[in-house]
Amino acid sequence: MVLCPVIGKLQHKRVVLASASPRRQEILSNAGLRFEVVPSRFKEKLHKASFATPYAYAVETAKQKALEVAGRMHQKDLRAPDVVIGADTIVAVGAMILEKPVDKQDAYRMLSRLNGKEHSVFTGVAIVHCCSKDISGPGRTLRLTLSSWAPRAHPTDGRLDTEVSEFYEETTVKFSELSEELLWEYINSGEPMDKAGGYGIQALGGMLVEYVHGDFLNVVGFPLNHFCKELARLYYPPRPEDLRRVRHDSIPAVDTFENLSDSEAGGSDPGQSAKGGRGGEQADGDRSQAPRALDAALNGADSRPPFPTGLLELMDGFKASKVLFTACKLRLFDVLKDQGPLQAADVARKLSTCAGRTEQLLGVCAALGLLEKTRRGYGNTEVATLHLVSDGEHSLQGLAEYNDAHVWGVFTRLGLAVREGADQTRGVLGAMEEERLSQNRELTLQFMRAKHSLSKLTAHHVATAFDLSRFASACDLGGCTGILARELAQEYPRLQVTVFDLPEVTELSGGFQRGGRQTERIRFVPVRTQRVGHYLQAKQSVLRRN
Ligand SMILES: Cc1cn([C@@H]2O[C@H](COP(=O)(O)OP(=O)(O)OP(=O)(O)O)[C@@H](O)[C@H]2O)c(=O)[nH]c1=O
Repeated sequence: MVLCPVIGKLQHKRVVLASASPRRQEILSNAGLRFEVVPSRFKEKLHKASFATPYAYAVETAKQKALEVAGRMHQKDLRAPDVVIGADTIVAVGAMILEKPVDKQDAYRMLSRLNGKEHSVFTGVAIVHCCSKDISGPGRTLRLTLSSWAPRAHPTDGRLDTEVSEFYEETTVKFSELSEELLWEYINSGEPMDKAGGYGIQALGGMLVEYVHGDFLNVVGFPLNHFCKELARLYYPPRPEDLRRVRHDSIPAVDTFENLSDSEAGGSDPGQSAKGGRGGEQADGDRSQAPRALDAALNGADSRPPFPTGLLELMDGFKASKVLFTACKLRLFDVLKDQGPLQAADVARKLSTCAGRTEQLLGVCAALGLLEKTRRGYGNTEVATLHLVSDGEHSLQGLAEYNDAHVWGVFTRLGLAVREGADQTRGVLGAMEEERLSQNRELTLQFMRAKHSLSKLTAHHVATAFDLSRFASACDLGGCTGILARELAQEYPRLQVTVFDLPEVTELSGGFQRGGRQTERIRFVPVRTQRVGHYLQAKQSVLRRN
């Protein structure tokens, strides 16, 4: 393979593409890769909210797809393929992730969200090397630079070892302003249904797109260029001198893959590179003819540091939190739920706020994925409808209010806490707060609502994280409204659960109960104390007595 020796590195390996996507198959076979197709059975239902970024979700899904196929093939033949490739493409509007639409209405919702705006397309890719005698034979060392290691099992004793390299690529796509008529015509063509975000840029969907920044094939479903760079990184680790020589302006286009030397002319064993850097003496001779900067850059050795996206998000994270808290406090999401979509001026009128500033707030909420902007105005996104509307079943409004009113203040005193060692959390959870809670019923309720809304999301996961079925009793210290207790009682039919908390909390906990048979096995025990330390001691002694 002249154009791309890195693809040639896979030539003598059994490569499996763990994907049913015809686009991925076409992209990879056009690139000269020979592979089998074994679609993954991994259900794309990872909990999106538990990922810090949309691309982390795509990468994990890609990895699970590939590992599922590797595991299944290993079980079936007792021999996994050498390499399994998994990929997952998602469309992200702010923090919201769009996958394939489930029906035409869903496609319409997605396309309306993308209409007239920029969005990101992320494809996560996982390259899984399955450990077999082919790779780790005598005298050969596996020399892969792998970004993660997922120990599985060993082939000789019926287990399977896998090494996973994973990455993602982002492309920005902007849609034109599209009429309803055009959207429906496009939906009725049937094209959106098997495509992330509800469109296919490579076909009719190309007409919706105003511009693309980044790798086009990444949008179609597979970032071929990044994949080749990743293979180069795995099979030709850069030498230190290459790293030093690389220049900022030397990032090559994809056709410079031919500058990579390949002493084996299509050889496939990464172990070969163990001797004499990337292919030994002869290869080095060839390489001296080739521009090393290009070679090194191709291997990801650009001397510029990687863009610190995560760090910048941390720098500005507090602003995003405050925007969210402010919108919740103003009941913006409630207004939009009942009366949206609304133009900015109408929102300002309904909230009695400054029109200009409200428009800015709405814009930032849209950028954060909390609102969506269409020609008809601003409306709640799914995540806002689910979690930010105050009367919703899964509302986190209480948590937002409490964090804004109390926790925010404590964190502004973090520097003081570190310098002086004083316990700044006292103001929220400690003795002072305890006193205030006992004096102020509304404050207690606010605290309980915050804990309740969060626990509703987490309790089931906590209750099922371990198998507690051998226990007859459990207690939740500071169990507040008893959400975890309820979940435990529901999960384990013979479990008796005791919830300890402050008297003013247990007194109000009744207002949060929903009834049901499991309630009979839950008991609330008030514990009076003035200080958190004493409180915990009291709870421990109650525990010991029980
Ligand atoms: C934005 C866009 C996406 N797609 C296709 O959308 C599917 C994403 O879904 P996935 O879950 O990543 O893959 P899949 O098709 O379900 O296959 P699998 O890998 O088996 O999960 C893939 O097909 C992609 O090509 C296009 O064809 N064109 C585009 O412009």
